[in-house]
Amino acid sequence: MKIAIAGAGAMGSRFGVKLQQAGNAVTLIDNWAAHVQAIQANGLVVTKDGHDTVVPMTAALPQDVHSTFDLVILFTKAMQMDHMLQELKAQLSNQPAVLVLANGIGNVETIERYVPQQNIVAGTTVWSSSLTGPGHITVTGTGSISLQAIAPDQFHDLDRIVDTLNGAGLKASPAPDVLAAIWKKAGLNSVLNTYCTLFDCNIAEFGALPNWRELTAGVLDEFQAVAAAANVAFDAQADTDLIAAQFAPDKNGDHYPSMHQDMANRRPTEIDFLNGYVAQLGQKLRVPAPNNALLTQLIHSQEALHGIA
Ligand SMILES: NC(=O)C1=CN([C@@H]2O[C@H](COP(=O)(O)OP(=O)(O)OC[C@H]3O[C@@H](n4cnc5c(N)ncnc54)[C@H](OP(=O)(O)O)[C@@H]3O)[C@@H](O)[C@H]2O)C=CC1
Ligand SMILES: CC(C)(CO)C(=O)C(=O)O
Repeated sequence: MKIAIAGAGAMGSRFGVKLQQAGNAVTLIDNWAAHVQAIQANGLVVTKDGHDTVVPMTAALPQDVHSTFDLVILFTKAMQMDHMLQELKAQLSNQPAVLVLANGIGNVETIERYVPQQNIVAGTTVWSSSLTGPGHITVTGTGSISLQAIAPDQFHDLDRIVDTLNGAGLKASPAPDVLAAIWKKAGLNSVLNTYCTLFDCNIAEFGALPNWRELTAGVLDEFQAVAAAANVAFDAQADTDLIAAQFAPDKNGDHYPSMHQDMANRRPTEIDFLNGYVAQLGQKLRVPAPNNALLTQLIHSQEALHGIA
C-alpha cells in the first residue's frame, strides 16, 4: 500500500517504520523542518533496549508532497490536525482512506470538515513512542489498535487496512463501537497522561501508588456519568482494567505518556481534548465533572508555569 503518515512525530514515525518494514511505500510528512531534514539526511534513528537502528525513510514537509496515497494515517496532536488537513487538501482530493489514531475526543469532527465520512476510519492505539530529538525516536513495549469506519455501511476497505496493519505486526482489530473505543482510550489518557504529568512519573510508578485506584475513580466515574448523558457507552471498571494492564514493563510501564513529553518539551498538551472535553461537555449537559475540571486547570497552570502558550 502507498501510505502517508501525516504527523510523523513519535507515534507516526514508529508506525511508519513498522509499515515500511512490512513492504509498504511509506512517506513521513511533518511540519518540524529539523526533524524532516534529519530523516532525509541520515535516516530515522530508532532506539530500542539501548540499541540504535538507522532506518532510511522518505520524509517531507507537507508543502513538498506531490504524490497521492491509498491511505493517509493522521498522527498529529489533536490541536494540529486541522492545520495538517488544510495543508494536504490536494492529496485528500484523490479520495484516500484516512485513518486517525490520535488521542482525544473530537478529532473525527475535525476530519469531517475535509474528508467525506465514507472515507474516514477512526480508532485508538495503546502502542507508545517518544520523540527523543529531530530524526530520533525511542520505543518500548508493545501495543494494539482498535478501529472502525465512521460509516461502516459505505466503507468496504476495512479488512484491507486491518490486514496491512497486522502485516506490520501492529495488532489491529475492528471495534464494534468506535465512539465507545475513543472514549475508553480518552478515559485511560485522562488518568495516565494527566497524573503522570502532574506527578512527573512514568506509568509503572503511577501504578505503584497505593491510591491509584481512588485517583482513577475520581476521573472515570465522572466520565461514566457524562458519557451516559451523551448516549456514549462507557464502563469505568473496564477502563480501570485497561489502565492496570499498562503497568507491566512489556506493555507501557516504562513509558512517560505523551502529555508528559509535551510538558518536558515545552509544548502545549492535549488536555482540552481529554479531561477538559469531558468537563465542558458535563457543564453543557448539566452533569458535574469537578475532578476533570480541576485536573484541566492544574495542567493549564503547569503549562503557564513552563511558559507554554
Ligand atoms: N507518544 C505516545 O506514546 C502516544 C501518543 N498518542 C497520540 O498520538 C498523537 C501524536 O502524538 P506523538 O506522536 O506523541 O506526537 P509528537 O509530540 O511526537 O509529535 C507531534 C508533532 O509535534 C511537533 N513536535 C514535537 N516535538 C517537537 C519539538 N521538540 N520541536 C518542534 N516540534 C515538535 C511536530 O510537528 P509540528 O512541527 O507540526 O508541530 C510533531 O509532528 C497524539 O494525539 C498523541 O496523544 C497515542 C498513543 C501513544
Ligand atoms: C499512555 C499511552 C502510551 C497509552 O497508550 C498514550 O496514549 C500516551 O502516551 O499518550
